[in-house]
Amino acid sequence: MTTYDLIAVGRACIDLNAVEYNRPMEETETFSKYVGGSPANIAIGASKLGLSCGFIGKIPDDQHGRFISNYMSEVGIDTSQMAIDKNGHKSGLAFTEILSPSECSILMYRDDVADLYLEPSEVDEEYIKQAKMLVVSGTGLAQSPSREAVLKSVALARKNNVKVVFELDYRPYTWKNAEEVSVYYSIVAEQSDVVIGTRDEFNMLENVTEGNNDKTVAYLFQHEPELIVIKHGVEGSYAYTKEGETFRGKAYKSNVLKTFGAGDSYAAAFLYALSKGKTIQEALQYGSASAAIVVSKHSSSEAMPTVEQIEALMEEQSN
Ligand SMILES: Nc1ncnc2c1ncn2[C@@H]1O[C@H](COP(=O)(O)OP(=O)(O)OP(=O)(O)O)[C@@H](O)[C@H]1O
Ligand SMILES: O=C(O)C[C@@H](O)[C@H](O)C(=O)CO
Repeated sequence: MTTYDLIAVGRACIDLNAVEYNRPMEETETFSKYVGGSPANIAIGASKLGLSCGFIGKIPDDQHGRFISNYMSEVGIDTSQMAIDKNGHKSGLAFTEILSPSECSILMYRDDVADLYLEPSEVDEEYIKQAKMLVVSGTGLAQSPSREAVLKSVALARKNNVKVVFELDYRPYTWKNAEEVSVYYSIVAEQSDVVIGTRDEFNMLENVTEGNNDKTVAYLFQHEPELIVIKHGVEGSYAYTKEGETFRGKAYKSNVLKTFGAGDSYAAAFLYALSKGKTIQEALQYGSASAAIVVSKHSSSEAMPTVEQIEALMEEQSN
């Protein structure tokens, strides 16, 4: 019996977003606290859209850890499989700088973070069995023991016919070198049913500087993937199926406040639409509309839209 539409595995952390935006971080004195971390954002977005969601991760045994777990529970995510770190590891912190609507950066504090200490023994087959899809984020593969925990979750999902969705989520600071990224990304991408990433992230997977979508899909369709989504920022995104179809998702117009959060909100709504039996073309529109809403707001997680807000934007910009 499936209990969860989606279980995400990986990091749940803290975002500290500049309150005084359109200025350098050096001059920013106030930050607002939100739950962050790409897979947590995706689970939060999907839960707000009405999917039943669970999360596998590790949080610190402190105020930040409790804030993360409480917020995720409040939005309806099952947090029973969020292990509590007992060895003093802390939550990752992401300070965001909003210099202008198109120039944003993230200053990360991720040394020895709790999420990368998730142990394989903390990944439970009985839990994964209850999901329709497992969403794996690339950053969880950056270091052991989280790397082995993520690989175990993928193996258990495959064994139990749970669809594996790999969100490449490449964040340079946790990796040692490009070769290592490519090795682990390839292992997981080849075993996933759906792979989602930006063009640059697929370049990291393939260990090339200038890849192209045709080559990427030709390579991955020799393996498990049935659906590959390649995002190109404001230029939109493409979805490719193993049967040879290509779909294009156009970005929606938005009153952009900042760029980050786009990818996570896109993934949440894209996966929501697929779970509800929408077509791939419609799923691209849900993802793009959701991203257009989140880039117009201050946070990534708290700003995740409802189905009504997404559909209203799709309707408003339908021509
Ligand atoms: N400025 C924007 N205005 C409207 N839509 C946008 C904008 N930027 C991105 N999007 C939408 O979000 C989708 C994903 O964006 P992008 O390719 O930048 O992903 P990403 O790099 O994973 O995002 P993130 O910045 O969160 O890491 C795009 O395909 C597009 O539909
Ligand atoms: O993924 C992170 O660790 C940072 C995020 O929480 C942040 O909100 C973001 O960059 C989303 O894309």
